[in-house]
Amino acid sequence: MSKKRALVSVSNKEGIVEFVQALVEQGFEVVSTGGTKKALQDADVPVIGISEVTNFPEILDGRVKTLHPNIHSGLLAMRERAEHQEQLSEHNITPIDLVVVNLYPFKETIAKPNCTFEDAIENIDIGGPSMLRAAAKNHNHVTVVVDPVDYATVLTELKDSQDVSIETKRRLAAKVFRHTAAYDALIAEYLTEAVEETEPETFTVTYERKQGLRYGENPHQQATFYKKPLADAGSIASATQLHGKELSYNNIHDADAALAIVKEFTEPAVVAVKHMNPCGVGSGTTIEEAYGRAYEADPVSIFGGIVAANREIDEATALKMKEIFLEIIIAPSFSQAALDVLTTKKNLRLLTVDVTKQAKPEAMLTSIHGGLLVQDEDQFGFDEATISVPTKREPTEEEWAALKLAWKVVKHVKSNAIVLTNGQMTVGVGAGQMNRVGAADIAIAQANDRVQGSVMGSDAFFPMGDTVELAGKAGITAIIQPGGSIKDQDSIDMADKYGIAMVMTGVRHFKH
Ligand SMILES: NC(=O)c1ncn([C@@H]2O[C@H](COP(=O)(O)O)[C@@H](O)[C@H]2O)c1NC=O
Repeated sequence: MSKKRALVSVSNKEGIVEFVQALVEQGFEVVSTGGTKKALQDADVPVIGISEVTNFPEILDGRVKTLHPNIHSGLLAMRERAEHQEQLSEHNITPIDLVVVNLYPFKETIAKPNCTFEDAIENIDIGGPSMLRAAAKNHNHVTVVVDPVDYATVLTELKDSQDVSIETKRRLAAKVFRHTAAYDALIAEYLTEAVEETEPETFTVTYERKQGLRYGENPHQQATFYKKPLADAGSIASATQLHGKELSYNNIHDADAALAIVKEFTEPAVVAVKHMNPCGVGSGTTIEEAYGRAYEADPVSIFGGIVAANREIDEATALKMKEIFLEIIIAPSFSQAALDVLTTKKNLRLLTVDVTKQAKPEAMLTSIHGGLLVQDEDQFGFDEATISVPTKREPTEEEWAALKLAWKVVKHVKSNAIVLTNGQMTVGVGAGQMNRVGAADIAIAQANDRVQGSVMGSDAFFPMGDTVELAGKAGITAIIQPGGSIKDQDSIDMADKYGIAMVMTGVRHFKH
């Protein structure tokens, strides 16, 4: 009986020598390309050079090595078809039974900070995906291994039954098509960005499994956490967990929301999030002061909350944080003393994320039944050029500071959103209401006796003067809102009636 043939061509050479050595022991003859062949020969593994099979040299700096009918016919021939067998014999081609290929490191190449366009292009593998796809198509006859993780399974099956089962072959083939699709998706994404195509006719993105989750938003929902292949260092997908229970689906979602808000601040700031909305935001000269304010903003809702800080957590802050039940604390770092304090809480999750990292704007995706909505991230901040003050009174300096804080926070609150602040913290948050007056009612009620002298931020314009009237009656002294309603004048008149200074930003911050 003729020997089984394996074709081995790998960029990632980890474990390859041991695997191929074992294949040889299982009776395989091995064909290989330049670098792989050398690695095998250096380890005294017998190997046939690809050129001996193609009768053609590896040329064009390796751009053409395995792209040859002698290889692809060996991969694609259907063993049960007599004509295929005859054609192989006629052209003196040996069938290939096992393919071990992994691809040029495109992702690792573009991840390098100084990667040039030429580097990226040169790392697009052509011959590898062609072999993988051919072998995967013909998986009834060919075993195809793209991931070194699968070497062990293949070897075990070969040792146990001299063959790889059809179930394994099919599972490996499916993995190949996922792999090549993801590989091409990343190349497509890279080139689409390079040519600045903003509305491609197909939207191909790829994600890698980061971790399985115990369940989704509710225990009866299955869920998995996927990350972008090159996730931003400042994102929750790149967080390092130092301590605590495994993150849940809701934890990750809320942590993402908390991070987005805290990144709005340059001064020390702390954000507490519950169910995707900030319940308390505080800033200060120290992180301890900022946390104190975020806590005071709403001492009830912060219970069981997700807290993000933009400075190292020190011991003093940790001692305060320890007093209540928090799900997660996210910070750029924790001092050793803070860790000693917080790690006494077994379940408390402690995460480090580089919150100072300026994230690249990302496309934001919302899946809907039967489709996907794609939009730019709402990265708009506060632009002096677009603002106006249409009321008789201009905000005072303190009011400006408070208004800017309200504007930063309200952008991240579910619409309709109203946020009340003083200069250093939120005092009332009205989130996700179906009408704006309802959101204002909630924020005012929550602010209680702190409403007097506070300022209001609204994510979208006031369709009429009623919310401003509510604000005036409650003692709110200044408002920031986009403006743009046909009834803006009603709101302006109402603000003037109550001596409220009103800023119009010209920019809306709906969030659904
Ligand atoms: N062009 C070809 O014919 C070709 N055939 C195989 N490769 C790739 O070459 C790499 C292995 O190269 P080497 O054995 O020379 O180190 C593998 O990642 C494989 O996917 C090729 N390279 C790129 O397309």
